Amino acid sequence: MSELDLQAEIDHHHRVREVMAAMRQSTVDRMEKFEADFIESKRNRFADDAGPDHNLAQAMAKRRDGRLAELAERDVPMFFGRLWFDSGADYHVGRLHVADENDGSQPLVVDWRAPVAERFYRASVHTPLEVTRRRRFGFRGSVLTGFEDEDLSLGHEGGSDLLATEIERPRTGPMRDIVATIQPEQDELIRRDLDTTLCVQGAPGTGKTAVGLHRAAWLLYTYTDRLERSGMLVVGPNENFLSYIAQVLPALGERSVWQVTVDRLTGAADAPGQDADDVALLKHDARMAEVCQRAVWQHLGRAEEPLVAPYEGNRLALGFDYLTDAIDRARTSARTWEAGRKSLEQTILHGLMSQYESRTRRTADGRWKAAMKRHPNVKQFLDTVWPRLTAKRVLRRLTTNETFRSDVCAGLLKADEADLLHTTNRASKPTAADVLLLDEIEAQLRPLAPERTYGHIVVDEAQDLSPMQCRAIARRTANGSLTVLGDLAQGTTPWAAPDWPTQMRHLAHDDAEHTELATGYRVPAAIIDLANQVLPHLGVTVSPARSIRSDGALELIHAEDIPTATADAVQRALADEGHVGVIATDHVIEAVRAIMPTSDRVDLVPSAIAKGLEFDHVVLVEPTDIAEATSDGMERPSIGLRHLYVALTRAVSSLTIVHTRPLPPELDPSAATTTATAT
Ligand SMILES: Nc1ncnc2c1ncn2[C@@H]1O[C@H](COP(=O)(O)OP(=O)(O)OP(=O)(O)O)[C@@H](O)[C@H]1O
Repeated sequence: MSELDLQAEIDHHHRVREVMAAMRQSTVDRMEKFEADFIESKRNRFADDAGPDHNLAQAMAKRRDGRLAELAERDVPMFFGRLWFDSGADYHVGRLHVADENDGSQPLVVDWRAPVAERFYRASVHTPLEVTRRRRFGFRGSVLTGFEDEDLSLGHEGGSDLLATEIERPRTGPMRDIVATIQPEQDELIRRDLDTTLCVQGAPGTGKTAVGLHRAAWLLYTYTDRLERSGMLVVGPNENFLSYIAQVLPALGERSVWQVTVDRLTGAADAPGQDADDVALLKHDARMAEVCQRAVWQHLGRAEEPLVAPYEGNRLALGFDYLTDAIDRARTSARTWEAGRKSLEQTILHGLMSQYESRTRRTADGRWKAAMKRHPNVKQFLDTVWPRLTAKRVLRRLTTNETFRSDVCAGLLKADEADLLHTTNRASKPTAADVLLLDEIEAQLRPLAPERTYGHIVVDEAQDLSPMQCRAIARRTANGSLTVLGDLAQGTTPWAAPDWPTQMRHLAHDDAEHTELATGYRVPAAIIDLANQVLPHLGVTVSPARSIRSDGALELIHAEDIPTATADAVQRALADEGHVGVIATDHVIEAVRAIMPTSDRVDLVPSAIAKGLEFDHVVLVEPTDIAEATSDGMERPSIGLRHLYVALTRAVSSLTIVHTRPLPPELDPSAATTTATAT
């Protein structure tokens, strides 16, 4: 790296900053001009002028605001890489496209999502993709301090120190983007086209969440028109996790994505009622989809007698066979209950109209049709055979009417299972699982409104979704695609997925491309080796993580006094940089809370919600309690062990295990191939 080259890059960075400032100013100018025009246009408008102006104004204002905010936050490096091609062309690659409006020759920086930037991530000595040289920049804050080059044409591909630095940097806050260091296997997933549904199994720390979020950003850039209309959604496991990842997409310039838990998406988060464990388990079961379907269609009646509709002195009548056939045809062709009713109504009106026209030699016009629709006999027939339904009414009947329930559940649920659905109190409050059942029933009744569906949904920690939750998400994709990310070994709900093909079937995308990530970027080898011992006991077949990190420390402390030993371990960890996560059962967390060192670098995290998070230093307290805590007799004794596996895989630098009880037998530190210190 010559001084001259470095200075040239520093100068380029300054120039980019100046151009960015000019872009910001011109955006402000445009905004002011636009606002003035808008106020003027409102002043000149007649009261009954149509509204689109206003909508357009709002949309433009929103876009512009987003853009401004985006620019305002760019006090970060303007680019992170540079590529030279065989052709002689070269490009700087950064988070945002930057071009000098007065010099149209070449952009100063290309967006990392632009097609040309793909080669920054993919080119190698073996497949140089016409790239002769790749440069990666190092920054301190937003000051360019150096770069490293790989001369691909000379067969020189260096392991990147900058990548190692990025991966090993202390974690001091929420999750950050990885645009500068996306790896080839990750990039291939990020840039799959919009119509591809991906299902990514990956061991802890292999970058699944990072891949999902960068894929969302790439899709929004590449398919702007389609996705602006249809929308993009990210579904995560809990609010804690969502606030941890919340800043990644905005930092990539994408503010329009709704990031939400499945419970908030469906409305289950606000359900006031509470189910017993076995009831909830049943209500989340895949068979409930058919129960809900039957519960709706069980309301279908039969024609008992001809339909007679006197009208203006004419006796219009449809016979039993005609009606029976009309009902059958509406039933087989309709996708929803309401569509079926509409189709039956049409057939009836059509039959009555033919009679009317042939008898009177008059044409049945719109007024005639409207009158017939309101005809009491027609209405009564429809309301008897195909009544109007609400989801609430259907669910109430299912839970309170024993005869109806046993008809609906016959051959699907055992009698004692069906009994679990029984509610004695008609006014009992809906539970989270009831809200899912209502969602399922609603979908049988009528199609979801388009504004409630999305062109693409990224689903993280998808192994934890129940079949009924999967179906609720699937409905919201309409004809869109999914990116499904997860780790079967980290499945901790009572309904966690047994395998991915089954889960993808519930998500209505068994055409998904399945792939597995195994290179771990978070957890050092010493720690992942220990966690991997638990893996064979988790009842799933997945590949263990291979850490690319050889650093890291593992310490075991056998102590009599858990709170004191924990506080000491935290105190020692605080001597280093970064955040400390104390992971334990709720009970233990409460026991240690009072004597924890006060620092905003310490988080107390119940093991049940540690999923997806990471800390520089993890102090894991009483692992046997975690392993036992959720073995709740729900025929999945491995759930507690899975919580333990999750807890063991949160550390970026060091893991300290504090225990007084013997360690779980599945965790044998002496067998771990560690460079760790065990005390
Ligand atoms: N290419 C990369 N460059 C730098 N850091 C990376 C890269 N890929 C992943 N990481 C980092 O590794 C850590 C783990 O990534 P992430 O949380 O996406 O993994 P995960 O597979 O979702 O893990 P888990 O299953 O435990 O939730 C994060 O800090 C992430 O930023």
